[in-house]
Amino acid sequence: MKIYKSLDDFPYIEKPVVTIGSFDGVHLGHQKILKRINNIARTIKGETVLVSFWPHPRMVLFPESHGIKLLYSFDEKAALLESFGVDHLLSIPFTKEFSKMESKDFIEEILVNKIKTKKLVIGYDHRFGRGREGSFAHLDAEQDRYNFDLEEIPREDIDNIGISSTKIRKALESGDIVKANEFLGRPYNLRGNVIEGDKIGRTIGYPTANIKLDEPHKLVPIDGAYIVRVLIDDASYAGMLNIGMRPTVSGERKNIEVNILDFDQNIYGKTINLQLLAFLRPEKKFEDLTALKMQLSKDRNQVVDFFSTLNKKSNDK
Ligand SMILES: Cc1cc2nc3c(=O)[nH]c(=O)nc-3n(C[C@H](O)[C@H](O)[C@H](O)COP(=O)(O)O)c2cc1C
Ligand SMILES: Nc1ncnc2c1ncn2[C@@H]1O[C@H](COP(=O)(O)OP(=O)(O)O)[C@@H](O)[C@H]1O
Repeated sequence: MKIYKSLDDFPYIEKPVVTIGSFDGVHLGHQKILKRINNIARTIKGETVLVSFWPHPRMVLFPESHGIKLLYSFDEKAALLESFGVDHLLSIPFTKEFSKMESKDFIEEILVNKIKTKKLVIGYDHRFGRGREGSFAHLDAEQDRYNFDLEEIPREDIDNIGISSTKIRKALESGDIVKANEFLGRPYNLRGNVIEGDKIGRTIGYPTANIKLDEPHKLVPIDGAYIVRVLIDDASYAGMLNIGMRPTVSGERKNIEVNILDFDQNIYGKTINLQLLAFLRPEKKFEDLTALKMQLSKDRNQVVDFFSTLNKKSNDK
């Protein structure tokens, strides 16, 4: 997949099959659209183009509301889009100025003159241009003038599967990891660098790698303990993650930390990826470190049980 971070860089493509949108999540609903553009491109021997915006429009338009929480960083999203067959990702720098562009100018200047769109596929509810004024109806009306084919993904196709990035965000914010993962079609993940913490973990037999997230706007799920798969370089481990204020030991700032099972290496400075698989329990304040340690041993047993069931299931297949 080729990535263009400016309109000027976008090359001439003979038969561009285009869709537009933020695609944060690259969830099962998005995947339907991506499959459709892939099919069309295969049929007409064209190439798929996704027109997207960065930063996320809501981050630029409503910065005072602390912006939006993203499901994926730009790089994560790009990697996912590539895996779903997008050939060209045009990521238009989204500014306040750009947001004022009228929808007819967007169609004419970008879709028609710049990209030379042959086929455009969009969801029935997609909106674009100043104040979200542009819609399928606008595009439909312009179709003859500009000579591109338009295809709408109908309401039923989108509503029936009942998936949206907003629903995924809400599921994560309420600890419903299973539902979020089902909608995404893969486990939700947190990626970042291992930084130094307070070095208490190792004194109670549970060292925890503290993570600084790659994407500062990343949505962090509700506080609590989680079962995770930890990916370090090319290896994968079982782990237990804690998100929260650690009321037992300090309680000053939110931490993301993971104890990796059957692991004993120094990984400070490494980038690691955590795939969230299940919610274990809410965070609690314990009497003392001994009580916390007892709870961690119970949590660990649950992680072990979870992975042995998972392995059994995959062996039975
Ligand atoms: C799976 C897991 C669950 C945790 N749950 C809690 C909790 O409920 N309450 C709490 O105060 N701390 C909890 N902790 C964090 C510990 O309080 C402690 O901060 C940590 O293990 C050591 O931090 P350090 O890396 O800064 O040394 C948990 C840690 C892990 C790995
Ligand atoms: N099983 C393990 N799980 C997590 N980190 C481990 C493990 N074994 C060794 N480590 C290393 O120990 C560090 C965590 O130890 P800890 O005492 O909690 O210190 P800190 O407070 O700096 O995170 C990790 O960053 C990692 O480099």
